[in-house]
Amino acid sequence: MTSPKPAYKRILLKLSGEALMGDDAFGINRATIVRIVDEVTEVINLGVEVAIVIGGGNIFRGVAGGSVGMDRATADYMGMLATVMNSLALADAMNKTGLTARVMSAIAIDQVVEPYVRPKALQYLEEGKVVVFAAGTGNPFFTTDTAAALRGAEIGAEMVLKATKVDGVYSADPKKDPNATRYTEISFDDAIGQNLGIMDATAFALCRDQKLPIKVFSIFKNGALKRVVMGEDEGTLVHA
Ligand SMILES: Nc1ncnc2c1ncn2[C@@H]1O[C@H](COP(=O)(O)OP(=O)(O)OP(=O)(O)O)[C@@H](O)[C@H]1O
Ligand SMILES: O=c1ccn([C@@H]2O[C@H](COP(=O)(O)O)[C@@H](O)[C@H]2O)c(=O)[nH]1
Repeated sequence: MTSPKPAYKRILLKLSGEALMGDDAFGINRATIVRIVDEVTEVINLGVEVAIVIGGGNIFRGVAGGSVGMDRATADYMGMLATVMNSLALADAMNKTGLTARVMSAIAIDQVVEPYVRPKALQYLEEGKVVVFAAGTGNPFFTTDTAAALRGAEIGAEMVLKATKVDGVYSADPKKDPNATRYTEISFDDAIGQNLGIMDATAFALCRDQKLPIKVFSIFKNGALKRVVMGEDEGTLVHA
């Protein structure tokens, strides 16, 4: 009997920066990052090519800096640098478990990480390496969700997998509204029209225009990443 095959050959995994905190108040929780790496290893072992964008909310968020009087663009560059730190930590944890990970930055910091060069990223993926895209889009006023949509489209990923703190897209923020109900699927237009805060509208619009579906699921649920990759019922599908 042949074993079931993954539903996707190449994915873009967006990891919530805040989820990296685990139960800590900020920063990177070691046990959490090790668990995430184990889950990624499972799907790599299925032959899936994995690129990752990681957020920076556990370290710095530009809007927060802007709201306390910092110049917004400067605060956003700090946020992008926070994602570089998370990317380095993630790649380090991956390399320690036997995976080969490469970090590529949208902002030039050549002594620290190599710059993002699309053909090189494609080459790494074809070689079975995990590519971690750091520094978001490289531009202020954007988010790492938009970076995930952008890089996902650029590398020809078949789906953006948003691994976050909630188990899908709800009718309202489930952390604020106990009556919010979860969708099993929703169209990009409805998600944008209802102003659902799970992702920003720029990310939704880019994925819609590029016909790149998104799956939103919980990073805290054991085995959820593999179930999504196997095409099983998990989280919420956002589609055209
Ligand atoms: N309609 C909604 N459905 C589900 N979650 C929602 C909704 N509206 C707001 N949220 C909130 O969106 C949050 C998304 O969290 P997530 O940490 O992935 O965001 P992020 O800004 O991409 O994170 P980070 O900056 O840490 O990477 C959830 O924690 C959830 O509480
Ligand atoms: O393309 C981008 C990506 C991110 N930023 C800034 O970084 C922080 C952290 O990213 P999250 O997506 O919120 O995790 C974000 O708040 C922005 O300040 C950016 O400017 N451009």
